[in-house]
Amino acid sequence: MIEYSNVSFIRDGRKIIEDVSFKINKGENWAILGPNGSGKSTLFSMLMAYTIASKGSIKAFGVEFGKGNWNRVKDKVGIVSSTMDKFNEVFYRQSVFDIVLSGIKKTIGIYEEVKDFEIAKTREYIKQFSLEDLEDKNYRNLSQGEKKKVLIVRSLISNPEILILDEPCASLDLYQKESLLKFLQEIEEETNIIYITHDINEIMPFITNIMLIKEGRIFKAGLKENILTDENLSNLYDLNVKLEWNRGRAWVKLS
Ligand SMILES: Nc1ncnc2c1ncn2[C@@H]1O[C@H](COP(=O)(O)OP(=O)(O)OP(=O)(O)O)[C@@H](O)[C@H]1O
Repeated sequence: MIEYSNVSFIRDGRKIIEDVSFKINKGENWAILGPNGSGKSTLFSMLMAYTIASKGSIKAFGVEFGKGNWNRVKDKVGIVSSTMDKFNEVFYRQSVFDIVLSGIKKTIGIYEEVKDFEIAKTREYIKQFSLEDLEDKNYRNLSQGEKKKVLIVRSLISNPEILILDEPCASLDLYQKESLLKFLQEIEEETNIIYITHDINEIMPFITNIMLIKEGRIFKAGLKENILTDENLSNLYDLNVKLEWNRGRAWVKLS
């Protein structure tokens, strides 16, 4: 589905991403871990063409960046990240229903005539993902967790083949975080997920693969059971860590 080959991103002489190669196949859900500033968001923002690689090639859904119509790729990728916060001013004026509906149009806000089938599809998604109690509410009045859910459903309505979630649980309290994680476990069959996080305990059972990024390079990548080990995480963070597994999730202890 997605293949990066020897991708680098260099700014002001600094190698932010260096010679990164990997493949993401259909049916895989990836969690991306790495210290602050290691390049996680930059690496995946290339799929939306928010960042353009300085070297190497990126292929997705049969299109090579720079050689084919990348809009076809963007149509297949959904993203929910704090970069969307810049649209808050527009979202704040809208109801949850309209925000989900705008996901069909792939616009921030609704500027075109809305068709009956689009209203029906929005109703279906609101119902399927249990947002009925929120649908008439103004976005500005939602909790942080509810806002994230609404933006995720807004992305899902365009049937993305890949959904990038960049630290979706940041700043959520324990209840909201667990509620969002349960929600993600429920939606994971709808799409393939790329989940960028700092919290190892957010790596839910549906995550199949892990990529560890350090200083702009892939430190380790592969199946979750092979990568999420005490040794790899200790080396990634330069700390002695020990993982404890509970209900299919790993919890970190310092040792
Ligand atoms: N367009 C750009 N121009 C210059 N520097 C950039 C650009 N994009 C990213 N960077 C820098 O690249 C580094 C990696 O940033 P990035 O946001 O990808 O890291 P991250 O691993 O997602 O970090 P965090 O976990 O803290 O969110 C940072 O030092 C950032 O300032």
